[in-house]
Amino acid sequence: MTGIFLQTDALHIGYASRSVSGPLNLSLRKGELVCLLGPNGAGKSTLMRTLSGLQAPLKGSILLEGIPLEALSPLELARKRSLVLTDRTDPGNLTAGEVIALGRTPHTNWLGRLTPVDQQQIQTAIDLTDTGFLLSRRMPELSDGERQKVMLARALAQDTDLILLDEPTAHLDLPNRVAMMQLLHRLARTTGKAILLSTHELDLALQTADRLWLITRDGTLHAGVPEDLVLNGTFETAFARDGLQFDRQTGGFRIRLTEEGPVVSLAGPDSIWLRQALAREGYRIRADGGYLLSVEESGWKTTDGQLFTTIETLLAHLRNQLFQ
Ligand SMILES: Nc1ncnc2c1ncn2[C@@H]1O[C@H](COP(=O)(O)OP(=O)(O)OP(=O)(O)O)[C@@H](O)[C@H]1O
Repeated sequence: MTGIFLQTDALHIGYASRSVSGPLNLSLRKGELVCLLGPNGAGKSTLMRTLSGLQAPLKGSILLEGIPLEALSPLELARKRSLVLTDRTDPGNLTAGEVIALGRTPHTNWLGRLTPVDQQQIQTAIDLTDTGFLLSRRMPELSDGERQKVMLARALAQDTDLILLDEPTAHLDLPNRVAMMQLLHRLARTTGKAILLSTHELDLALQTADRLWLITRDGTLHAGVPEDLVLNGTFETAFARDGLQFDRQTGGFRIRLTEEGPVVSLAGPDSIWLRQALAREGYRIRADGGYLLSVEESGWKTTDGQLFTTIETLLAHLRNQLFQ
């Protein structure tokens, strides 16, 4: 990894009426994908807007390659950082192709003519985001997910060293969410861009981010490699709530449904799907004691020796046995 592209020094973010977070001493390196996470209202959008120059800091400074953000002209800024704001842009009635080409505006000459280099950049952005089939469609006619991909393509066509994206996966289906995160991760690695995105996709962020910036409800920002933030409990503390339990083994959250139902213990290999079904039905799963269920290769065996091959029939049997 090369040097630091973006740095903040004692940065305080927020509004005249309220401070949201600070002091923040953050750095974003070239070639690095950082995911900004935090519960609703923690300050993710406020931080994204402040780092992108759309909102003034309350205090402190932001440096891009050592230059204070406010010292850069709008054109200089547009050559250094691109911005993808998911729901807050109105691209008018332009076609997707025209919107993507607009990404080159900071680089074109005063006539606004696209050179072969501009054309090549645009084509690369289209190929990377798989938006070729949308080029002639008008923006208002696109689905939310399609529009989101076009806005990413525009940012890629802008070809800046820093890309900031506010919830870029918000409207995408699961395969497209995964594809977008993989693309951004690959881009950071192969082109040396510094990429910061805010997201509510905790599991995807855990798997793809080089580092996390995790804002907790009190405005504290924890930065680190995802696995360190999981292992030291920061991740869990930031998101755990009543009824929600973080599973450090799988990196996922599980809904905690009951503290009162009949106790069931499991013998044999662990089965996450059986646990989930039992928890939903209101059973408490313990290491031993209570009603014993054996997990076999061919199904699930109850204490009375019956074998069930579907969870549905097993649950029906348990209901009769344990909830009478
Ligand atoms: N224009 C504003 N004036 C005053 N306070 C604001 C303004 N916009 C947002 N806030 C407050 O700042 C805090 C941070 O808001 P922000 O939108 O940055 O959170 P977020 O982490 O992006 O939330 P979400 O996940 O819900 O999008 C919230 O308490 C919010 O109510």
